[in-house]
Amino acid sequence: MVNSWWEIQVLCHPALEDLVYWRFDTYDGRGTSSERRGGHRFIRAYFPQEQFQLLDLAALALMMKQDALCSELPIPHLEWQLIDEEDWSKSWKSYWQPQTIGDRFLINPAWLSDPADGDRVILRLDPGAAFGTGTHPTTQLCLESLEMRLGEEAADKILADVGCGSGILSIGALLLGAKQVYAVDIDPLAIKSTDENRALNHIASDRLIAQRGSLQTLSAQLSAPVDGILCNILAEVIVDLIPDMTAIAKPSTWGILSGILLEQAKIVADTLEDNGWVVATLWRRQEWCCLNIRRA
Ligand SMILES: C[S@@+](CC[C@H](N)C(=O)[O-])C[C@H]1O[C@@H](n2cnc3c(N)ncnc32)[C@H](O)[C@@H]1O
Repeated sequence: MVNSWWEIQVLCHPALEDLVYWRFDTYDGRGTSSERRGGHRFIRAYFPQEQFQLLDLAALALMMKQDALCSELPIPHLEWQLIDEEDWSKSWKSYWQPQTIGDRFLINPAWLSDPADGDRVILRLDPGAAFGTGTHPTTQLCLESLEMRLGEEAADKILADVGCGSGILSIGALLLGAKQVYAVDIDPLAIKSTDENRALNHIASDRLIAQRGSLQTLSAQLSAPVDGILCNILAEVIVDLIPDMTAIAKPSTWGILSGILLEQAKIVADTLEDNGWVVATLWRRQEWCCLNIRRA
């Protein structure tokens, strides 16, 4: 069966860019790109066809129009078209460029050769249809938190990555020296993508063990608690997962949680507190935040 994708193009005032991304973030997008066009920003976003009916697209255009009116900025120009799987992967692949994140990482699309810059850890990635290219603020915040967490004592650390998507966080942790990561995702395409990206980064299969499932799958699989838990999903999902996190934790276990909008941070922090965790730091980027947590 040929899968089809919506390619949505927005031409907008630069000051509207964050709002446009925010509107896209409320849907489960699979790749975005942005470039300068004269004095404007030209943004493309890709979504599986079943995600939108034509009516939803018209509603999205209306919301972006209202955002512009409320900000007293020119109304953005929106266009959309259906493209097939092959065109989708070609389209966004041609716009996705190598990207530095934090002090250590350089995310390099798998189809480009490795850059000469020798100082950074190169994380090669082909996310396929899975989430996690490093362009999203929540993924960036998690990778930056990992840099902080995995210092000199990384070598013996065993981690869990819940909602691994493309495997970007698991692979980032292993490239920083972690011993082993157990990754889970409810989406089988994410597990396929994580395995492929593991191989792309020459990581042995016994260091990154990815399987379909969620926290309960990990609780059943692990023979000992982990040193750290990575979880970049959505606040409402994280709140449900928190009670089960304790089952794979020990007193020294830390966590990096993101996918949380700033206004949702309190409910997540309250749920953590009720379950024996404390928020050590909260990092924010745009309207998103990342909670670095430890046991109370
Ligand atoms: C925002 S993506 C994060 C991908 C990657 N870890 C990153 O940081 O870029 C969230 C992922 O969580 C998965 N997911 C959603 N609900 C889940 C759950 N209850 N348990 C495990 N994975 C889940 C989704 O399929 C998706 O791949």
